[in-house]
Parts: sequence; C-alpha cells; structure tokens
Amino acid sequence: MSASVFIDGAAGTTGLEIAERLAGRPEFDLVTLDDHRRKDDAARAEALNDADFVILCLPDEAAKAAVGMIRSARTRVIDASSAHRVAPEWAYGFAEVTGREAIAAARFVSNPGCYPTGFIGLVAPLVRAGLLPADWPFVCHAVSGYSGGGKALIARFEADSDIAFRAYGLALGHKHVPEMQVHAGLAHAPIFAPAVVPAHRGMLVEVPLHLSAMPSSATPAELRAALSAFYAGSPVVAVAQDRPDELLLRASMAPVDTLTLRVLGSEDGTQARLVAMLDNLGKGASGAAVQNLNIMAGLDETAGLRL
Ligand SMILES: NC(=O)C1=CN([C@@H]2O[C@H](COP(=O)(O)OP(=O)(O)OC[C@H]3O[C@@H](n4cnc5c(N)ncnc54)[C@H](OP(=O)(O)O)[C@@H]3O)[C@@H](O)[C@H]2O)C=CC1
Ligand SMILES: CC(=O)N[C@@H](CCC(=O)OP(=O)(O)O)C(=O)O
Repeated sequence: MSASVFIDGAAGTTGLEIAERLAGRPEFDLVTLDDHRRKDDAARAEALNDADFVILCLPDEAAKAAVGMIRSARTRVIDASSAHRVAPEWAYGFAEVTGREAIAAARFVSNPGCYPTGFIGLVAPLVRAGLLPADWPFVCHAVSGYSGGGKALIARFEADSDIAFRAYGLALGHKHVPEMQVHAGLAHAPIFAPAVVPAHRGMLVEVPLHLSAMPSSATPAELRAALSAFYAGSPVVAVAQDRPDELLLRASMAPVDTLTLRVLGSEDGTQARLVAMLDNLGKGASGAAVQNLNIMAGLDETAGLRL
C-alpha cells in the first residue's frame, strides 16, 4: 500500500520541486489542495491529520502553526522551513551528518537550510575528527541563486535585471547562524556573509581558513582525506579531488540533488578554502526533503533524486 504525502505550501518554490521528484512514484500517494483551498485552515487541518507524511514548505510562522494543527499521532512531519532546526525534539535531516537511523526513527524531521547544508557538510566532519578546533572563529561567505528566497525574491530578480550582486545579512543576524553553529558543533557563532546573484538556482558556500594559525595545524591534504573518508560511498555527497582554477555557477544550471565539496590549499599548506557547491533547491531543500522522506519510509534514500 502506498503512503500518503501532503505537501503544505505545494504552490511554492520548494513544494513544487518536491512534487516533481515524487511524480510517478507508486510508493507515495500525493495529496494536494486546489488553489482556492490551499490556504483554507479547515482543509489544511484535515489533510495534515489524514496524511502519513506531511512536508511543510511554508514560511516559519506558518510552519509552526501547521505543526500545532496536527492532532494525529500517526502523522510524521518534514519541515523545510527554519522553524525547528535547532529544536531538540526534532531530528536534523542531514542524513550524512546526523545519521540515517535517527531520521528513520523520527516523527519530526527538520530539513536543513541551503547555506547550512554547505557549511555543516564541510565543517562538521572536520571538527568531529579534531582537525579543526571547535572553538575557532569561523567565517563563511556564500552566494546563492535567487530562487533561494522563494517566490518573492524570484519576482524581484525577474523584475529587475539590473541587479548584478546582492550582499545581505549585513546585520550579522541571519536566521541560519544558530543552525550552522549547533550542527557544526561550534563554540562560537560563525560570521556568515551571504549574497545573491542573478541566476535562478545554485550556490557556492566557502569557509576560508588560516590553517597555520590553528593549534591542530592540519594540512589541506589531511582535511581532504578526512572529508573523503567521511563521505565515502555516499550517493549524494562527493569530495572532488581536482584543483580547479575557477568554479562557475551557471545561470542555466539544471536541478541536481548532489553536494560537491572541495578542500583547496595553498602551495605551502598554510591556508585553505573549503568550498561546497550545491543546488539550493536540490540538496539545499527539495532533494534533501525527498531523501529524508525515503529514509523515513524505509526506502532507497536516492529514489526520485537527481544525481
Ligand atoms: N527556496 C529555497 O531554496 C529554500 C527554501 N527553504 C524554506 O522552505 C520554505 C518554503 O520556501 P519557498 O518554497 O522558497 O517559499 P515560497 O514563497 O516560494 O513558497 C511558500 C508557499 O507557502 C504558501 N503559504 C504561505 N503561508 C501559507 C499558509 N498560512 N497556509 C498555506 N500556504 C501558505 C505561499 O503561498 P502563496 O503562493 O500564496 O504566496 C507559497 O506558495 C521556507 O521556510 C524557506 O525558508 C529552505 C531551503 C531552501
Ligand atoms: C537567497 C535567499 O534569500 N536565501 C534564503 C535562505 C534559503 C533557505 O535556506 O531557506 P531557509 O531560510 O528556510 O533555510 C535566505 O537567506 O533567507
């Protein structure tokens, strides 16, 4: 028998891409509300309580309200918003970092943010291995395609083709910072400097490091080897061994659910740039949600993913 899946917020950017990945999959019976009922609380409450799995693709406040509407103990929830990412009763849905068992057993799973997927994917394994100090003052620069800001930012960038680069988070209080700190296992909040470029999707997340100033004195080769070992055999996360002169985000990028990590070191090994590339709507949102759904349902975690 197929499991029923209700996407609340199915008309939004993340919801639409989850539905695309679930289309044609007989294991799941997708429940959606007509356009005129998709914001009707009575219709939503019924769907939220009837479904085996609910995927929330809503703004944070609406996601919290939706969880409050769930009375059925059998309904399991994946929340794509940032409302529950550091809530102790929610499993953090980064399969490779959290561990699949915790996600498989959880009733409530919080899907990681797009930028945190890059940052945590790079930093958490190296802090756990003792190669980067947990009390280091980390910095993270990142650029994202504008679909990362949902329908509102898509409309803004499509209406104003003159924006070449948008730096933001300038007050240093971006909502992703607590999640980045907690799930990377850091003593201090990282400085996070995000930006948006005029491409629909795709992102590059970077952590520059003065390795020679660290007590651990790890070399770029050691960091690369540790990351490679951590993600060995992962069908989703790859550690590239190349040393490219440049990394390009293409405006024509097709949807993809992989996460590619690199450790780029200076000749003398004293400095490194940790760089993650991903699709904000892939492993950064909808792809991760489908991976989590597969794990929760006891299926092949890559089913429906674009790898
Ligand atoms: N876009 C991305 O790359 C990522 C997004 N996320 C998170 O996923 C969530 C969804 O984001 P995204 O898809 O980009 O956002 P969108 O703005 O594209 O979509 C949100 C959808 O939620 C609907 N909605 C808002 N309030 C309610 C409500 N009370 N009841 C029912 N539906 C409601 C909106 O309706 P309407 O269409 O009428 O506006 C819209 O369709 C957010 O929390 C976001 O932060 C997480 C990782 C990456
Ligand atoms: C480009 C852009 O605006 N990106 C979003 C983050 C997208 C994302 O990861 O969503 P969550 O916030 O739910 O994690 C932002 O910075 O708020």
